[in-house]
Amino acid sequence: MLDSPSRTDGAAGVADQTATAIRRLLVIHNPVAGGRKARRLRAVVQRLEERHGIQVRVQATGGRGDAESFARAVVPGAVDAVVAAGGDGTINEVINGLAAHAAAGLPVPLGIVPMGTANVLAAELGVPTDADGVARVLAAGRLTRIHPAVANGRVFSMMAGVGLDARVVECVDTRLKRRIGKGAYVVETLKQLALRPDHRYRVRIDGGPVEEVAAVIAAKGHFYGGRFVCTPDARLTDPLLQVCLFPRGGRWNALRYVWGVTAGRLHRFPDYRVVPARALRIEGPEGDAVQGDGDVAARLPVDIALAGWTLPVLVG
Ligand SMILES: Nc1ncnc2c1ncn2[C@@H]1O[C@H](COP(=O)(O)OP(=O)(O)OP(=O)(O)O)[C@@H](O)[C@H]1O
Repeated sequence: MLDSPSRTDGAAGVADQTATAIRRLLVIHNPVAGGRKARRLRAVVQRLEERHGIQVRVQATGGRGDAESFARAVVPGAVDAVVAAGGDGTINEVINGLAAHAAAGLPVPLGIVPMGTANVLAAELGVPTDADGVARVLAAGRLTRIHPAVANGRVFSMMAGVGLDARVVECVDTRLKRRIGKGAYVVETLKQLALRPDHRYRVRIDGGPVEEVAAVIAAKGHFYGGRFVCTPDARLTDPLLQVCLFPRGGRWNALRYVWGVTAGRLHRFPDYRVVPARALRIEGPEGDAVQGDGDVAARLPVDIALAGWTLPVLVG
């Protein structure tokens, strides 16, 4: 199915590309993602069919879990790629569905039509957001292999986190998000800073000593929460996690860390560290949320490790 490798370097984490011929695509579309950008998807499909002669089938989701089931139900070889049209939540579901095929040694490539609020994975891969650009990337068939990771069996491609960011993801008002987009996360962060229970977490990285921290982010990609950078060395294509440790507790330190992330100053904090890892375990208040790619992916305690397979993704 995949042709021989040719190396090119593109956006962060995008190297070691191969190419495949694209003739048939299944598009899994979340019609409510990103405030209903259906017109963009129609434009992409029209270009794929008319300009590139590609056969496209669009399957719309009816609710949570559909994107994952649709992707899992695909017969490897029946389509050249499965395209996730939605936000990072929809893409994550599709990746979880495609995981079954990749783990069985029959990987089905992933394509992306970014239609969400933040589109972090698309930014990491350098996938454009305009219809012309998206169609061009999907039709070109250039693939890069990403190394996802798993949190208690749930796959994530970009990051998993415990602490303030997981609570924000868990509690964000989804109706407000539909109305004002990213601002809903700012509102929820302020709420959590005001209410915040000062939980502590115990982290063990690659079987090393246990460290006590206020928050953890285990990153596969270098972008975080949009275009912020907590782990400059993280690469989707590396079989490695970069784990950020935020040791100090209390509201003042939480605010300091939020400022550090948003102002790009984290690297200047003497108490903040990034540790390369293949696996980690986080313990803390049982049932505390673990966010993965911007949705609640697991509950504490959590074991996070690299997946034992790679996923080909259509990139620019
Ligand atoms: N037809 C549907 N109706 C309602 N919710 C749906 C439907 N299909 C999927 N969902 C759910 O919508 C949620 C949000 O989807 P997604 O993350 O793709 O979009 P978003 O929230 O707009 O973008 P982002 O993740 O970038 O913020 C997902 O948790 C998904 O399970």
